[in-house]
Amino acid sequence: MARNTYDKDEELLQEFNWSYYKRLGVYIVPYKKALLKTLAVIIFANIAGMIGPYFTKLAIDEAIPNKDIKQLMVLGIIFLLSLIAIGMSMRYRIQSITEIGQDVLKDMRSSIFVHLQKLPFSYFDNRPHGKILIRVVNYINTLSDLLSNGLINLISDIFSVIITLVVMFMIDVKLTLYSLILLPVLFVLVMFIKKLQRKAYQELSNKQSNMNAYIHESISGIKVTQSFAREEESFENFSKISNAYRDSYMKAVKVQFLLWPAVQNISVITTSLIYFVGIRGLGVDVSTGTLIAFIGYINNFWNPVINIGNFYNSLITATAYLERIFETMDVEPDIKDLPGAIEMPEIKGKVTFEDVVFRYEEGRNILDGINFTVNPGESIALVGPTGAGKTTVINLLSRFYDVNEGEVKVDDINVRDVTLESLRTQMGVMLQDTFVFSGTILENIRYGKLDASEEEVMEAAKVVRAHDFIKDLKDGYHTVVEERGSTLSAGQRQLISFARALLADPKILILDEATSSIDTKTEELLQIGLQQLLKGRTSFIIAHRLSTIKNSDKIFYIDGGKVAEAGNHDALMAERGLYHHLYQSQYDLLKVD
Ligand SMILES: Nc1ncnc2c1ncn2[C@@H]1O[C@H](COP(=O)(O)OP(=O)(O)OP(=O)(O)O)[C@@H](O)[C@H]1O
Repeated sequence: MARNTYDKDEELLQEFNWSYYKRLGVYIVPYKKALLKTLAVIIFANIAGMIGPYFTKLAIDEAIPNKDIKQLMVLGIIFLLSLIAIGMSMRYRIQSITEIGQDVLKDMRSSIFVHLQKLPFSYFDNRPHGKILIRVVNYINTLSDLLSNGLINLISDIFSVIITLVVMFMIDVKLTLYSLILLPVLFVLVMFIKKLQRKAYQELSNKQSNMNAYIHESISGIKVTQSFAREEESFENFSKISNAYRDSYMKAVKVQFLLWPAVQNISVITTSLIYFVGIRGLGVDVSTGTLIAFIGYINNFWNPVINIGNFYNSLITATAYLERIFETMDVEPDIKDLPGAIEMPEIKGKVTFEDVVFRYEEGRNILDGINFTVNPGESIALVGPTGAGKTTVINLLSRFYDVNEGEVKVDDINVRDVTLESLRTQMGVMLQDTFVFSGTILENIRYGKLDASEEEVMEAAKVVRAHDFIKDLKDGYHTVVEERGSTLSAGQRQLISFARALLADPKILILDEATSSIDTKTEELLQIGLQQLLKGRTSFIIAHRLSTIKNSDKIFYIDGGKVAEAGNHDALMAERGLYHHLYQSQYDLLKVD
């Protein structure tokens, strides 16, 4: 799939089809009981709504000419009671519909969130995260109107139209037919507007998504923006995107509001027509009371028709968002358990790469025949020039991507033959930029083993030498840290991740060592922590510190998509090959040891 950026509209990968609404229906089904109850109340209110015009007719045609005060009083009281009943039903209806709508949205949001958590890295690699975010939050929210008001109102309006039509036909067939004369005009208009509107809202959703992506990216990169004093350029970009959003919004609204006045006009013209027909008596012979009642029913008829028109509007609008939501839900996690995948037995720690070939994109192999075997408990340092594929090797090991050719085996079992969960729970992956979640330090360490007691957390922190700095913090283990851990130093974040990994007790440990330079004291601390963590585990470390490299059992020098050199530090130095050269040029300069 083509990669997307904040200034590029996303292409829709699948054409719209009506089955989207069927799928939306699946989310509504669990609430059908509440929906039916509400519907019953609505039908009751609709029937009560029929009383008004009919009683007006009785009053004008019978009670008033006969001067029957008693009948007039009875009519008045029943009419009043019907109004109270309608008011109470309305209140119930609004509350229950809102509740059902919000529940459906909550379920959809959960579905898309759960699905996102299963998607492969490649999905997140290929688009700005802001564009993913907007689907879970904003796009789902736009359905709120459709679900809360639209759906139930639609059912109630359809009932309303049918009941009104039946009553109208019962009163006078010809007059009813006159009332419907302009309905085909409305139909043609709706079809015409639909096309324009759908396109306009697709564009709007794209511009919204672009803006969200840019804001998200700007906040993530704020430190770079400020340190290069690029605030103005940033704002200019934002203005462009924001203007595009505004323009597309105006376009969409203009199209959307074509329908409403059209229906209003048709309704007014119809009313005039009925007056005209009634007064002129064009083939109809009705009393004044009937005529006035009829005008009341015409309102009863056209109001729901206007509402149905509006519903149709929001349906078309929602379509533009629904297709995006379902598109995301339809992305198949390409890294998933194969049929018949077995549970990975307890890992001992042997790792084998056999003729592994891997590419992120067609035509460019990143790994091109990697072979190695690592024995249980060995520590491996992966080194090599930037972009050589070190991270790629460790991504394949925990099956974040699948190999294109060859095999990756753990304890002689192909990683594709076991369930992802059983494989990954036995592996610890620590990325270069240690992610710290917002919450306390305790919670962050506990992420490695959710049921760990406070004592266990402290024990792990002590082993990896994180305890000393944590206990000196204001609230110790209960100190609250922000997302990404911006209030902690790089070394402290790394120590927390060591404690987290130790608690998880993985048999194979994968570590992308932080590149940021740290002082010698922290360096020493990290080394002690790391050595504790590595005990009894197979480990792969993308090593940036000479101390780590020297302490490892074997060094793999990755270059040209292959393991170009393998051996320990002394052996590789004696070879005076690529590693020796890298050591001379880089590590001498850094003087980290
Ligand atoms: N998600 C991706 N999609 C496409 N290409 C990628 C992706 N990730 C990495 N690459 C490419 O794959 C190659 C290997 O990247 P990798 O991150 O494995 O290198 P590395 O050896 O870990 O580099 P460094 O030492 O700089 O971290 C690079 O050329 C990179 O451009």
